[in-house]
Amino acid sequence: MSKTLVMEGVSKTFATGTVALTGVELVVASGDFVSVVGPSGCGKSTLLRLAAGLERATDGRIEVEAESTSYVFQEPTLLEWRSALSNVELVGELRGLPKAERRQRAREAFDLVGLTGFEKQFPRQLSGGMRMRVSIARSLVAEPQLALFDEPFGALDEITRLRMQTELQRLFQLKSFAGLFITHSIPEAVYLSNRVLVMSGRPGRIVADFNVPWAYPRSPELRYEPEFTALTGAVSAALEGDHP
Ligand SMILES: Nc1ncnc2c1ncn2[C@@H]1O[C@H](COP(=O)(O)OP(=O)(O)OP(=O)(O)O)[C@@H](O)[C@H]1O
Repeated sequence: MSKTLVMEGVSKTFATGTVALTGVELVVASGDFVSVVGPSGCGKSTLLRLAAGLERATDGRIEVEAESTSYVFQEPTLLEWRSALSNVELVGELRGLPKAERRQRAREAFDLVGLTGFEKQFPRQLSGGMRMRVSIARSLVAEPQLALFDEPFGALDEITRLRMQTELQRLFQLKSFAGLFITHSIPEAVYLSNRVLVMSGRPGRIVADFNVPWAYPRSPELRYEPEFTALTGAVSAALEGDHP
């Protein structure tokens, strides 16, 4: 299977002297959906920003083999003065696609995330979950081979969050992008991913790598199965084991 992202011995020290990451080894293959969990401040966002090229590593090698990459932030980061559909269309606009083509692509992505009928609404008229759907639609328009997610569901209420998880793994299956997903929620990581990586406290490095065996699509009820709970327990123990 081809790789979309490789990190070898990656370290990051900020100008302030903060050592955020040290010796990070990571491979995301195509077909992988990899989640990263770790204590607050361990360097998860830094890891993602390095993968996106938004920061430079101090040491080590980062190879992005994916031809296209998308980034979903914790906040939906929508333009308030543009309608929901026109926010999604922005990507095509920036790439200089002809109007008809960018509108069609935006509409497809928009429909895919279940927003049909809300094209003309402005971001402030949408719920938190819907705003995040717009943000995800905007990332899918680029047809990414590698999709980076920085805790996109962290600010949502629990019910919306569970729904968005089910939606995202449906999209992952449908669009077959590789995913690197940061989260604080162990059940969310296990439910979405085929691999869950556990990071140590700062300076962050990867201390455990769990395979998640269930095929996609996964039913929401999977979360209540004893095998699921056993796996979330094992991830939790690895996380706590590193932080007595
Ligand atoms: N631009 C920066 N300059 C200096 N220090 C930074 C910078 N960005 C992050 N840091 C520091 O690096 C460490 C890792 O930050 P990062 O945001 O990657 O952690 P995180 O695991 O994503 O945290 P959280 O789970 O709380 O979101 C923190 O101590 C943070 O203060």
